[in-house]
Amino acid sequence: MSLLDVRDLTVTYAGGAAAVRGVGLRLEAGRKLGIAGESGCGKSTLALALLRLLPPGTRVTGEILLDGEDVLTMKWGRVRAVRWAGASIVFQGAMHSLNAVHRVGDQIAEPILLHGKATPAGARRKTGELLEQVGLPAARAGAYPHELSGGQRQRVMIAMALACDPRLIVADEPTTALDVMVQAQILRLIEQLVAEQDLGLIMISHDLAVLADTCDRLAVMYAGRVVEEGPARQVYEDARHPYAQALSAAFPRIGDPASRFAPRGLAGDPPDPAAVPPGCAFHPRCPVALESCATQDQVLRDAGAHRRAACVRVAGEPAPEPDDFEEARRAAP
Ligand SMILES: Nc1ncnc2c1ncn2[C@@H]1O[C@H](COP(=O)(O)OP(=O)(O)OP(=O)(O)O)[C@@H](O)[C@H]1O
Repeated sequence: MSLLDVRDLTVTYAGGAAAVRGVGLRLEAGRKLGIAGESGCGKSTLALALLRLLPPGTRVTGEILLDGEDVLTMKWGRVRAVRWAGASIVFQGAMHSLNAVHRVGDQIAEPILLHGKATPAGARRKTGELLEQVGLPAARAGAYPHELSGGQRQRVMIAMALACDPRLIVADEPTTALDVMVQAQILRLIEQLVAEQDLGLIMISHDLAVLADTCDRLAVMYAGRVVEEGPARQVYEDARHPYAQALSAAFPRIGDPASRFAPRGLAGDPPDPAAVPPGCAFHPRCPVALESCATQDQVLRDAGAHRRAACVRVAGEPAPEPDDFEEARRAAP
């Protein structure tokens, strides 16, 4: 059984159109899945749906199986128990996520106490341990958010996410607001914690290069759908879907200094969920679209080598579910 198994997930905001449309994803413990796409493609909506954090009135259909239990059909009491202890989320911009008037130690201890995981003295001890685990002195528990640097605040957010020993961490643009050096430190910290604690990680970013460097697998979203999914490095270096190719070309290649000077952008913007073009949603921006792309919707197809892509140029069989890449990996001699 997978740690996380998302099936045919569709999210429609109240009075709006579907921001996530029929997404299927799978994640095993100890593995890292990156979700990429331009602004507005539905990445954050997907992340919020995983923890039932969407605003009231939002319609969500499909299944989100966390350790086999469907988050979407849980009673609220169970949802509250699962948040922090089953899965927790790290948002971008820690300054806005932390409460400015409370010491960071108290904020880390709060979910521990709320979940009855320790006595106040035990929670204080655990808070110190968590701070040290994320590379901060335990004494920083007494600091207020404004007394910490951006990188230190993001470390506090990670400590908070780990407070109740979750099995899954969802990190939504965890390093976007940080400078490059601090970003690299935070990414290495996340990688180290995932490996040490056998966590599952979903990392969301518009930056394909960062995800390719950090994650095992990569899903590229466009207009609320996954348009390509597969082993991270292969998707980044040799994408099959024209959108994933364009997104990848927009970032400098790791280890290829020449590409730093020739990143290629993608003209236009992703569609508003209320005005998704018919056929393949990407066709108006696609440099290799065929006439049929304007009318024929594309489903994810098996693109070989444990990859799926939703493009008319990919000839494989329809593959709505991610393939058992992990099983294949485990079975390999
Ligand atoms: N609370 C909301 N009510 C209505 N529409 C929303 C709401 N939140 C997001 N949307 C819409 O849903 C779509 C997907 O937004 P979402 O934030 O999930 O995308 P994203 O890929 O995470 O973008 P970003 O990187 O900018 O956060 C957008 O068109 C957005 O305007």
